[in-house]
Amino acid sequence: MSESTTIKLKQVSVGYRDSRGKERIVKSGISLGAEKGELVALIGGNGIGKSTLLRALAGFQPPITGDISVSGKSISAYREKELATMMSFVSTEIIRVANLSVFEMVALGRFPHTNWFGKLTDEDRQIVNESIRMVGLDGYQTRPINQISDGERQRAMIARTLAQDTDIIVLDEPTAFLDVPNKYEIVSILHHLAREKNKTIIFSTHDLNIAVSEVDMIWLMLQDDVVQGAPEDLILNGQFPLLFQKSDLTFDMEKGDFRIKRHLKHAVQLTGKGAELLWTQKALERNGLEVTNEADTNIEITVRSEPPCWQVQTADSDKTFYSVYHLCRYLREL
Ligand SMILES: Nc1ncnc2c1ncn2[C@@H]1O[C@H](COP(=O)(O)OP(=O)(O)OP(=O)(O)O)[C@@H](O)[C@H]1O
Repeated sequence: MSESTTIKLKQVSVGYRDSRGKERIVKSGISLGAEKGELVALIGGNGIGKSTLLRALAGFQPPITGDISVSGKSISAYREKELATMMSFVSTEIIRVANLSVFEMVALGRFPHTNWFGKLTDEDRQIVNESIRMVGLDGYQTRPINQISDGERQRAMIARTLAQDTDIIVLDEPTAFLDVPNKYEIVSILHHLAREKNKTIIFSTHDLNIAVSEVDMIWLMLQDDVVQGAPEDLILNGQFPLLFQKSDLTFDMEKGDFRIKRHLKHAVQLTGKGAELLWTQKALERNGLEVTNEADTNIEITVRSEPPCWQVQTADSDKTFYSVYHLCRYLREL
């Protein structure tokens, strides 16, 4: 980690204290960093400590040991309002304050910059409207926050952090509860903000495919370790697949996707090209068939296009199917 590292965590442990002050450490030995202009995804299984770490990072709960610093200064040394001009936080809790409009909710982000009475200047109003526009909510200014969709509310929450105008934005599961296009849209907004506005953005997520394709760095929380790197580094060095170690999932290094471990019954030889070949292979594997290039299989499948059809040759039959569905039904009977 270079000297310019915006955020630095050094041998941090995070956790909770019970009512008698007894510590319960959730995760320890966390040493991570992030630079300006980077989009970082925090990834790890349920209950591993992502929200706990993000709350510590945002200054809401002190780390139990170790140090978290922002721009070279420990966050414990910042005054609350000073930290709020540097770092904003979006939690998973859905804010549905009745009677608060989108404009008023986004305007709350201006609080570290306003005077004692919190009165907005013309410039503040301009920043709030610009933030709303940037997340694609122009025209929603007067809509009550409890009468818009989860995806729109998530955008409004991001607009609030934009209005807060901090160099660092921390978000806890901003893509939870959203449909797939909205998940991509939100991450693409974050990506754009990191690049164009030179912000450091850290968000936790369970959307692994999106994270792998969109972020500069992954902070990976494993059972026994916390590591960081470009998604591709963590995939190539075998750390990313450790996420699925104790599950029925496996990570396909070649295709970069996840699949359920299956007991494969037969080997088949498959020939064809393009998208038809790729999707036929996925269907065959789902049905317990291992696709191989070995010539000594008893089943040969040829994918043809125009019209798409699938020819299946075995020792005693030669059949053609016109959909993957009918092909699979036949193969399951073999
Ligand atoms: N306020 C709290 N007091 C005590 N323990 C807590 C508190 N909040 C969370 N925990 C515990 O800390 C551990 C980590 O929880 P955390 O919410 O940080 O996990 P997470 O990685 O964000 O999980 P998920 O992916 O399920 O949201 C869990 O065992 C949880 O039960």
